Amino acid sequence: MIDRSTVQALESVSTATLSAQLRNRGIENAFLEHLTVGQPGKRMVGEARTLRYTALREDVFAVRGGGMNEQKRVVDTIRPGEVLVIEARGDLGAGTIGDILALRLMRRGGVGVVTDGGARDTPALRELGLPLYFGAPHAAVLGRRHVPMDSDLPITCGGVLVMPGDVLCGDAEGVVVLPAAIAADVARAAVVQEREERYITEQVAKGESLDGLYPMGEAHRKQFELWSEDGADEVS
Ligand SMILES: O=C([O-])CC(=O)C(=O)O
Ligand SMILES: [Mg+2]
Repeated sequence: MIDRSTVQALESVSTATLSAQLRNRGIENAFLEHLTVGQPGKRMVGEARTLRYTALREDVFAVRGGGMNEQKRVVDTIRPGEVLVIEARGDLGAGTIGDILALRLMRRGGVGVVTDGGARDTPALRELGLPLYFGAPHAAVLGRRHVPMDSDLPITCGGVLVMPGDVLCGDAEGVVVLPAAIAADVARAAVVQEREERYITEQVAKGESLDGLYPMGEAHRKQFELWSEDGADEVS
């Protein structure tokens, strides 16, 4: 479980900052690609609960597709603080979740849905207010393209490896995946980076040159430290 202060810190920083912090630690492939942001006004921080859809094969779908299938089993057992992440191979030719399952997930304390496939019922889904990241709207049910195959395994979503329990962070730009083991450290460093960037932005707004400012040279570093001590960076 991620602690409350880490969640709060992660909610306060952007995915761009987190992406830079991961790059500092050698992780380049952490931002999920080609996703639409369903709730640009919402932040998302939660633990990955993974679900994998394979390509459709009618004989397998006949066995695994209907009734209380893997999709519904996972949604029905979501735990508080979890984000449902669906691998749909980037196939946009069918929905992979709709508003009723998303509502069930919310009632169980789930904090978001991420899928690199289609989403259906998107007008109603958006009304729920649940953080949602998806490939594209598609009205058809999943059985048009997928078999809901298995869950709680490493998956690929948006071209990124997502391990069960990874920390998923979403903002109006998209979603970044953090390994749980470094989430607290990344969160702390991201808060520091954003304080520096607030100082830099303030200087740029005043007309300062980028030279020696971004990245910060020694002179600006000293000025930044005074600025920090003054509490000029306090976020209201
Ligand atoms: O078909 C689905 O994936 C589920 C659906 O419509 C809903 O949850 O409302
Ligand atoms: Mg529906």
